[in-house]
Amino acid sequence: MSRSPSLPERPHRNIDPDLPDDERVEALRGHYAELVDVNEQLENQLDQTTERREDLRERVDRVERENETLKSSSLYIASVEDVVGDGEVVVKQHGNNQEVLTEVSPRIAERVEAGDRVAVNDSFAIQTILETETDARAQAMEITERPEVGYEDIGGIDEQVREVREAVEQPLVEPERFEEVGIDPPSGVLLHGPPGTGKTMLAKAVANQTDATFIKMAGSELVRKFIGEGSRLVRDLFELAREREPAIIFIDEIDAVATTRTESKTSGDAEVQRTMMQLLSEMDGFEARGEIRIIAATNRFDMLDRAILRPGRFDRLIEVPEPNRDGREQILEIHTRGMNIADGVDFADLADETDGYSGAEIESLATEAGMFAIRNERDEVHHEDFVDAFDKIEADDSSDVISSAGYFYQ
Ligand SMILES: Nc1ncnc2c1ncn2[C@@H]1O[C@H](COP(=O)(O)OP(=O)(O)OP(=O)(O)O)[C@@H](O)[C@H]1O
Repeated sequence: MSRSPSLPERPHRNIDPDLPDDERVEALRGHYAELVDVNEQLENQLDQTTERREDLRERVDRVERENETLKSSSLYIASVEDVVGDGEVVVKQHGNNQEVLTEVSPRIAERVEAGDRVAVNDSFAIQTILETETDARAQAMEITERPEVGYEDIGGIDEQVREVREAVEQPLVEPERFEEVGIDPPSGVLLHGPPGTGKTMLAKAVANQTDATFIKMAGSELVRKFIGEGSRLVRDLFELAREREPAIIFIDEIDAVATTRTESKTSGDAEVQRTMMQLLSEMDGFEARGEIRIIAATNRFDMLDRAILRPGRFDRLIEVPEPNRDGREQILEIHTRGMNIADGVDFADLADETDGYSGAEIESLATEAGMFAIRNERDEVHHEDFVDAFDKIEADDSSDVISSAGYFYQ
């Protein structure tokens, strides 16, 4: 980087006050001329600096634009097969195994080694070197040895709890009963319903009940940024479950990988298809009576590709609806179990008022009521705190149309 030009020396001249007038005037003129000269130099320097600042600003803009493009466009995952030299490498794209000889930008050329996982753009230029695979796997999956949720923590969906226990818990705990009768238990269970109704809780509660490892992966993670990564993650997911048997695989937002096929043939769609095919083939090759159960969840049931609902795949559908009045009362009781609730709190009345609320929304109502009690410097939560909490939630909701319960669910 070039340095800023150094400042011109400040003219400095002592003028003897005893000099005759005409000599003093001459000396002062000379000094003035020097000052004008320095002023000119300073003005030049100011111009140069302004120009340089403009240059730098343009560079910053350019880098920011590049950065944005990098962030917004999908990149493909590839492995570096060979570093040929002269800034050239051979990469093999994941997914289709296409091998390409490509250039590496000087910015990262020195760091690229054979075996690296890299992200390449449409023209196969390496954009970045990726972290090791285990990190990507750890980022995409949530693993809990034994989740802390129990069936007693779930309110208002007793029938769904019963069905899940029958379809997921029983085959794990009493596989011999299925053998005796001579049937295979359901392959996969699909929970569908509006957001925040307890689908994830249900899956966790079964894992807790059966002492199984709970492995959660969000469908959106499978189709995120790096093309070629989704099917590999699906393979990893099942491999991990095999290592940790007994295990419950929970795929949230399954719609992200299993939406109805569209006509468009973009690389992104093809990638989602590949990921879904991988998921189906893992499920097809699965031992139905084994120690691994698969649960998926969606709140976009209408969009699902029916291929995933065929026998041997997600063949047990369980709808988890919004809680009814009694359900809401039960959920209120569950979420206030640990709270210091005053005698006058009328849960039945609150259940009447909260028509259309999901379990998650009832949980926030209880928390918000607790906040009102604290604000009023009480350690007991009164009925009026719940009413204030309800008014606040309603007011917040009316200013936020998208957040209205079940907006995406048809
Ligand atoms: N039926 C319920 N009983 C008790 N609490 C509930 C119930 N449903 C939801 N909750 C509360 O809401 C939170 C979120 O619920 P959960 O994650 O299970 O919903 P979900 O149906 O999986 O939602 P999403 O579709 O948005 O993933 C839970 O941690 C719990 O506190």
